[in-house]
Amino acid sequence: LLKTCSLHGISTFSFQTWLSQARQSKDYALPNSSWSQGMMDLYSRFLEMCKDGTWKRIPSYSNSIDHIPGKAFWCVCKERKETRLFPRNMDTEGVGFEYAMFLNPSEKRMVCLFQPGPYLEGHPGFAHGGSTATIIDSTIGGCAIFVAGRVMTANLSINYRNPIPLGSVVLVDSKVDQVEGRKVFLSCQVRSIDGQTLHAEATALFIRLDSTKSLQQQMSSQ
Ligand SMILES: CCCCCCCC/C=C\CCCCCCCC(=O)SCCNC(=O)CCNC(=O)[C@H](O)C(C)(C)COP(=O)(O)OP(=O)(O)OC[C@H]1O[C@@H](n2cnc3c(N)ncnc32)[C@H](O)[C@@H]1OP(=O)(O)O
Repeated sequence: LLKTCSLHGISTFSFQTWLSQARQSKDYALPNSSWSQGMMDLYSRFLEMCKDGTWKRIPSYSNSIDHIPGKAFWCVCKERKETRLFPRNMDTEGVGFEYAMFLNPSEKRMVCLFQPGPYLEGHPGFAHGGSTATIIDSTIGGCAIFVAGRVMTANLSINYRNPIPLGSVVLVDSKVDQVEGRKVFLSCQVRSIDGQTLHAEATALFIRLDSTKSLQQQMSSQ
């Protein structure tokens, strides 16, 4: 199982190895009792589409390091710190960000099923725009990481079209539009489950930080 390769002096693990390592941490992208019927139905729909390999469910951990393949080699700090990935910062289920991501590698597309909880309030009854930006950045970021490896957000531009009611379920749908050298251009739409309401749309530029292999390259070399 442990298949390593060396690229530019940096060891990277295979996708399978990363998955098995990551399995040791709690996966938050699994259904819990706070998920509404709408969230459960959408989750089941995507899980079904995972069966033929078109889509892949992306596990989610409270520590960002756990998302990185070969984390022991990538981590600049030797000790594991008591930090949390921002959207996984609350202990109580359902009050903050409830979400699950699915990746379509061939379409370079990442979708996120998002149910904003009551502690994400902005205007009464609606999700704060910053929480919408966070889930967009995380979804687009996950997509960019898959395609390009280590990246950082350089630009994120969001048009808010319709407020998102707290407790509702929306689909955050992102894709890579173009890669030019270190620059990864992506776009994203946030829609209601029935697709009728466009809540937000965004474009983003991510910059690749180094030349290590992307997860997509690792998966295709299996
Ligand atoms: C199957 C598995 C899938 C895996 C999925 C994993 C699980 C997914 C789950 C969960 C994922 C969670 C994901 C979280 C994501 C969160 C991301 C964030 O929030 S990041 C924090 C906010 N961002 C910052 O703090 C950056 C601050 N800025 C910087 O550090 C630098 O500016 C940086 C690195 C972005 C670029 O700096 P330089 O020095 O490396 O590069 P220079 O030379 O400045 O730029 C390179 C090129 O890009 C252009 N550029 C840079 N910034 C630009 C900008 N804002 N607009 C336009 N162009 C820009 C430049 O003009 C240059 O272009 P020319 O090569 O000359 O053509």
